Amino acid sequence: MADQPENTCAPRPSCPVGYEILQDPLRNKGISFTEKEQKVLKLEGLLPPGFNSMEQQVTRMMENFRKKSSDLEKYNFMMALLERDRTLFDRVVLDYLEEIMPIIYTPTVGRASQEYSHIFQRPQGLFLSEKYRGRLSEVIGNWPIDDVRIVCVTDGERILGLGDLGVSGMAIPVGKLSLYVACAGIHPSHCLPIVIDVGTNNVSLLNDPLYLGLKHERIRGEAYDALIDEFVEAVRERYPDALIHFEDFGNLNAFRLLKKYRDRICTFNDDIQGTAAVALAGLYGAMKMTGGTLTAQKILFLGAGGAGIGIGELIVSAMVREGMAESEARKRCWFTDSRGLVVRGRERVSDAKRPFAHEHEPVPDFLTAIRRLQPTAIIGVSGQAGRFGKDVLRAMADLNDRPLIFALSNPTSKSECTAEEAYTWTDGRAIFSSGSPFGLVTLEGQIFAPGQGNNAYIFPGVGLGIVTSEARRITDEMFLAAARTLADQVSPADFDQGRIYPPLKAIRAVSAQIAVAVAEIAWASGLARHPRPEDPEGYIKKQMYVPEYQRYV
Ligand SMILES: O=C([O-])CC(=O)C(=O)O
Ligand SMILES: [Mg+2]
Repeated sequence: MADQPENTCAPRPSCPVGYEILQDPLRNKGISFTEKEQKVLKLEGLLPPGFNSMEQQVTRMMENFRKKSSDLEKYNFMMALLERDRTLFDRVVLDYLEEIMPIIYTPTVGRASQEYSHIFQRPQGLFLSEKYRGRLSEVIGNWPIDDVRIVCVTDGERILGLGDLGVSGMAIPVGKLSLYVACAGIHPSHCLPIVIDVGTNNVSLLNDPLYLGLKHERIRGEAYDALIDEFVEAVRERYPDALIHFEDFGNLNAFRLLKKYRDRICTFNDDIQGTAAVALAGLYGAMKMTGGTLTAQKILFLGAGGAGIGIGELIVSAMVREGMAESEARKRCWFTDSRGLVVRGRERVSDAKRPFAHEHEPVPDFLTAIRRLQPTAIIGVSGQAGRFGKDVLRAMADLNDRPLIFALSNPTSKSECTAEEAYTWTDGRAIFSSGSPFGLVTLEGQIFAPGQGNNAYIFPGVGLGIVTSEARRITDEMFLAAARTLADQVSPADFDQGRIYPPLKAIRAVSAQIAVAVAEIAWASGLARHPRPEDPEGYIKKQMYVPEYQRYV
C-alpha cells in the first residue's frame, strides 16, 4: 500500500464536480462540504445551508440506526449508507464496532444473504458468472477502480452454516471487506467483492421469481474448474498483485482450490485457514488462562468440513513446533461427521479426513465418542444448531475441570450451543467461545464474557500484512504466527473476565500486530516484494486508513 489513494480532489476536469460528486460514495461527504468547497465544486444549492461535522453526521446515523425495529432493517440502513457515503459508513462502523459488527457481519449478514433477492437495493461488487465465460477479463475491466489489492470471492455454495445461497452469497464478501477496512485499515477503494455465479442447487431459490442469480443447477467438474481458472487469470491480468481471498465455497471445492492455487498465487481460504488460526489462538488463550499445555489437549470435532480439518491441521503444526511427533499430534485430534467417529478402515474417507482417521472401533454418535475418547476440548464446526446439548456439556464437565467448548458455526441460529447453555451445564466451568457473538451471561451472580472465535480476528490483520509487505504467497506459517500474536494480545484483565480473545474495541491494534508478524515472515522467507522497512510496525501502522473526509480545497 505504498501509495495511499489521493486524499485531495482539486477540481480537475477528470474529477467529478457538482451533482456527480454527491453520487460517488468514495468522494461524497454529505453535509460536511464547507462553503468554499461547495462553491469550487459547484455544489451550491444542492445541499441544505447547515453544515455538519463528521462527528455530527455520525451522531445522526447512530440515532437513526437505533430507531430501526429489526436487525435486517439496520442492515439495509447500513448498506444504504455504504452506497451513499463510504467514508461515513467506515467511520460509524469503526466507532461503534461492537454494536454494528453483528449487523454488517454474522449473524445478520446471514439473514441478509437469505433475503438477498428480496431486500436488494443496489448492486455492490462484481457479479461474474457462467454467462461471461470466455470474457471474464473484459467484464473485470468494467470495475471502475484500477488499484485493487484485495479480492474477496465466493461462489455462494456454503454461506456460513446456511448452505447453498447462490448469487445471494454476495453479501458475505461485502461484509468481509467492510471488516478489512474497519479492523485493519485497508482503504475501501482497494477492496473488491466478487461472486461467481455457477448456479445453485437450492430449490427454493430456483423457484423464487425474484431470485437474482442464474436459475440452473450448479456447474461441476471440468466446466467449473475452467471457469475458476479463467477468473484467477483475469484477476491476475488486471490486478497482478492482488490477494485473492476465497470465502464460503463448498467443501467439495474449497480444499481443492486452495491446494491448486496456494503455491501459484497470493491466496488463502478464510474458512479453512482464518478459522483455524482463530481457533488455535483460542486454545493458546485457554492454556494461558488455565496454565495447561497445548500438547496435553485432546480435541474432538463435531463436523469434518473445511473449518474442522483446517483447525486440525494447524493444531498439528503448532504441536509439532512444540516438539511433538506429527503422528502423535494427529492422534490428539479426532473428528466426527454425519457417519460418526472418523476411523481408519471406514469406507470412503476423503483425502482431507484421512490423516485424522485413527485406529478405533466405529462409534456412531458424538456423545459416545466423548465418553470413549475423553477429550479436553470439543469444537463445533457442523453448521448444526443445538448439537452441544445438555448431555454433551455435562459429559465434558464430568471429564474436565475446565472443559473447552468452542461452538464455531455461524450464524447464531446454527451455533452448536448458546453461551448460557455452555456455562449452565458445566456449572460455570466452561471456557467458551462461539463464531457469532453472545452477550454477557450472569449465572448465580457471576458474570461471564464469552469470546467470539471468529476469523474476523485474523483475516483483516493477515490481509494488511500481505498488502503492506507485498507478499507473493500466503503460508501456513503466517497463520500460525497470526494465532500466536492474537493470543499474545489477551491481557490478564481479559482472563479475569473469562475472555480468551482481546475485546473487539482493540481490534485495530490487534490487526496491526498480526500484520507485523505476517509481514515479518514474508520478509524472512523472501516472499515480499516491498523491502523490509527499518521500523516495520511504524511503517504498517502508517499505511492504515483512517476514515476521515478528504479536503477538497
Ligand atoms: O463469516 C463468519 O462469520 C465466519 C466464517 O467465515 C463462516 O462462518 O463461514
Ligand atoms: Mg466463511
